[in-house]
Amino acid sequence: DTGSAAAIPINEVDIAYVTPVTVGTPPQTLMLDLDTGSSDLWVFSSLTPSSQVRGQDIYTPANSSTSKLLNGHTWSIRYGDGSGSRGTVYLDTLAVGGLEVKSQAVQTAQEVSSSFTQEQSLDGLMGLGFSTLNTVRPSSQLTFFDNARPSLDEEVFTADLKYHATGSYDFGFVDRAKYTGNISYTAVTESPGYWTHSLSGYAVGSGAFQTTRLSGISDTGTTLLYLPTAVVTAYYRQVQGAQNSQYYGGYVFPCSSSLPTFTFGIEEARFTIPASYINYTRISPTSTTCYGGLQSSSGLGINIFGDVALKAAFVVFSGTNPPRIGFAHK
Ligand SMILES: O=C(NC1CCCCC1)N[C@H]1[C@H](O)[C@@H](N2CCCCC2)[C@@H]2OC[C@H]1O2
Repeated sequence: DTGSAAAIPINEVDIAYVTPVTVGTPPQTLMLDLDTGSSDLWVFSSLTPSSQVRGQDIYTPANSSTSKLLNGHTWSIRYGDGSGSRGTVYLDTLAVGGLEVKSQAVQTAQEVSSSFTQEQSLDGLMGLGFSTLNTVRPSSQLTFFDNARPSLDEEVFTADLKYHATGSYDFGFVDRAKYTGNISYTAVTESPGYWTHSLSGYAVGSGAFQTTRLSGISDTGTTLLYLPTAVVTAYYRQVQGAQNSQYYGGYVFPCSSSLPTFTFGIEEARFTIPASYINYTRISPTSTTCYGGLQSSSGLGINIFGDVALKAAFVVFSGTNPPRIGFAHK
């Protein structure tokens, strides 16, 4: 079996992408952020206090003839940006792009942090990390991908995220029409539940490629690209007026500055991120100061290959044994 669904940017700077997901019987459609950096599937629900719901669609288990309370189970998650949510759990039928799982753990939010309340076009998250990261207790639950695995034609899902445009997520097959050339695969370690792999190096603009192993996680749920300070300072050295602002919490520069491209390596392959992806956003609607799509990972303890990098490629998340990740041009 296979599935294919849209990945729709939720605002004009691609802060996140949402995908239509149906839950329950009759189907209730929610727009979820498919997040390879976490492994909980949680939704705004009829159990979420109305003061914390602002325009989101909600899942109402009472209106689903196939919903079952997972008695005595709770969950609580905190993300790297400080946002979080917690609640209870139901099992229900869930489908993405025609691919159905009969008994998916759907984590119903009883509390969400303000950054979720403020994102009215995001109705929850579908974690696509390894199920070891799932926070449901006393027994942890499987991701949609892990539940769907037995019925998939191929044990893969792919991400084709796009700059200021709608892309797609496919499950169970690698669509030859979505990429050119060959897919460059590299090893993944499941530690501690992320899609962790290495880059083979990087280049700033037309500069020489620096061969150096950079370990990190490919995370569709993170907006920007976070790399070591040495790499990031080398990049912004090429940007007129760039500075690492304590006030804005990262590298900013005059919006009129011309930015170099950024190239990363996957084994022998090279992927170039256009300068436009790294000229991420104005720090406020009328400002002439812009915030960079490439930032330092020094405070994080891990490098994060977020959407700014992933949207420069067609990415294959392969759940084979051992797992691997593949990047292709598009
Ligand atoms: O916290 C991270 N990443 C960290 C960013 C800072 C550096 C460390 C990693 N990702 C989250 C993201 O921010 C959330 N957000 C919701 C509102 C729309 C934008 C997305 C969404 O919920 C969980 C996940 O996706």
